Amino acid sequence: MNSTTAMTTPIISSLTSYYDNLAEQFQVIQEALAPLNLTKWQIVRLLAAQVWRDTSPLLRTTLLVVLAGSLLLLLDTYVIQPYFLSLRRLGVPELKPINGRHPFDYKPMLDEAAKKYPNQPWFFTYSGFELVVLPSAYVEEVRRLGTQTASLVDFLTTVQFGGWKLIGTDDSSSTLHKTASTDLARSVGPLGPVRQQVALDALQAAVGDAPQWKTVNLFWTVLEVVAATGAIGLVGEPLSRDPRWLRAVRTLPILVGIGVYISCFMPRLLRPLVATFSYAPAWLLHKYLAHLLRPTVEQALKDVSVTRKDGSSPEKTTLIHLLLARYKPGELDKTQLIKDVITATFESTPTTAVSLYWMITELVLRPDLVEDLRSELQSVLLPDGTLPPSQLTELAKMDSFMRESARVNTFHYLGLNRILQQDFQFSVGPRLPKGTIICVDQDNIHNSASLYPDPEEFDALRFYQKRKQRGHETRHQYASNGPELLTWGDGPQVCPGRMFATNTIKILLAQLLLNYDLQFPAGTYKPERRSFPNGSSQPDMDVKLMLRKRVVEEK
Ligand code: HEM
Repeated sequence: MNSTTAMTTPIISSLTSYYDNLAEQFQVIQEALAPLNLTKWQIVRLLAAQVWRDTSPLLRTTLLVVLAGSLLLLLDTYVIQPYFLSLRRLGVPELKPINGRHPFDYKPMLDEAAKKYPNQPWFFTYSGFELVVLPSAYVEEVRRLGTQTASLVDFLTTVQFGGWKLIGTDDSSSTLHKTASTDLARSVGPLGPVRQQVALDALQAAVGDAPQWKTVNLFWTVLEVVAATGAIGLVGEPLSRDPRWLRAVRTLPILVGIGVYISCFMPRLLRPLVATFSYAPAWLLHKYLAHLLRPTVEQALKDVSVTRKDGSSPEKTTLIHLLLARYKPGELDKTQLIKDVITATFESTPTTAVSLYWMITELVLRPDLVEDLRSELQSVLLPDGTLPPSQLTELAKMDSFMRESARVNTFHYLGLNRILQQDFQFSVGPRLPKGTIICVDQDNIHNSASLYPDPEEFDALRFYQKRKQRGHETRHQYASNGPELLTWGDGPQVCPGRMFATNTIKILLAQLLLNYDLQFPAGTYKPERRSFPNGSSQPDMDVKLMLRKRVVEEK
């Protein structure tokens, strides 16, 4: 007898004996009351009344609450939601994830919608929320919308974080956005040499010496090196080398992911209650990160108050210092600063790691490309073997490969997620009420044959060739945003960290290619793309990668 059978047998036998007992009582009552000529239904009611009288008040209250709650849930699911709240009442058509496919794999549903409703918004239900999807052709209309009309942060708070204001900027958001997209982007050049060293150290720590092939877990290794290489630019030393900080940074997205998973299976009415518990570990970790960050922030506040004799301040380029220099008078608040730094850290770590994860899986399959990228790297290295302290735009082939990887391994199937802050009329479909969740079919943009000839083909130098056209020299870069590739979102709420992320990935790819040979264990192929409940890319966390330290012969 296996352990499951051993566990279920006592449960089944106790249920059977309970049923036998009840049936026996029912029969006794039936016989006793036979002269009264009662119907079966009347006997059941008598029996129920007897059971009710014998039940303790606490159990009675519990039963009533459970019964009322279940009725309310049924009413909400089958009457209130579909007939009074659903977008169906506005005539927006609904699609369901395709049968037989994983419920979070929205690709087949998006392909069906592209044929069925190419010029009409439609909706699908995810986690009790209805998401209106605008077809790819309407991307221009969505990307233009500002935060006052359609908010990304409201979407993240409501849909992604179960109502917790964990992550995400609020009214003072513009400071983090401005700082990350300008000052932090500019800092990547001067920070380059130290970030290269940190990246190399992080790889060494994660992989070890590896004179022979060494097998590591691809996802966790990538997450580890991305967290370390990002931290030096976001919080600076010594915190960026503190194992407690790095561990907490790596764990936060995992805990948020658990919160998303648990709450997405709950009915709409229960979600706020369940979210209170399911996101609680992430909230606690957020508090812990704030606790670890506080001394660094306090030190930075002291640093900025130091003025040298010549009137200048000490040169500091971490995000903390850059934010301090940007806050408007009266805006500087330690809590806000801590929140902004954790937001940037959270937004940057899993996104950068997952993007790099896919790039590595593409590289491992293409030894010729690896050699091509190595030659390009050799051509820009300084005499001491380091990369130049620049934005690394010199690495045009690598940049093209990164953009193609982002196109093919799309991070999100659905882009430009927003919640309408006021009633809004697009050029198609009905007027949508305030509070409607909207997004764009991003997958069919990334796979559009008119934008990308042979879209199913991985053409690493696709964008490198495009940039050779006159007038296109500075376009089609990995960090470029625009409606033809929504890796970074677009419009006024576009990702402000794209230059920083691009630089992090280039540094890490360079260190990997220059210092290691890469291969998959025998029999491993490119991992399948899996999806989070919101349709964003969830890497296969079991995939292994083999690395071996390269021995480069001196010429
Ligand atoms: C490869 C890495 C990254 C990817 C793929 C990525 C992608 C995105 C996307 C798609 C959005 C939504 C934009 C929209 O809907 O228009 C976004 C928002 C954002 N990203 Fe990134 N991002 C990356 C790295 C970073 C980094 C390194 C930072 C910070 C240094 C950052 C900070 C933010 C912030 C602050 C927001 C706005 C959301 C909020 O305020 O909470 N991201 N990102």
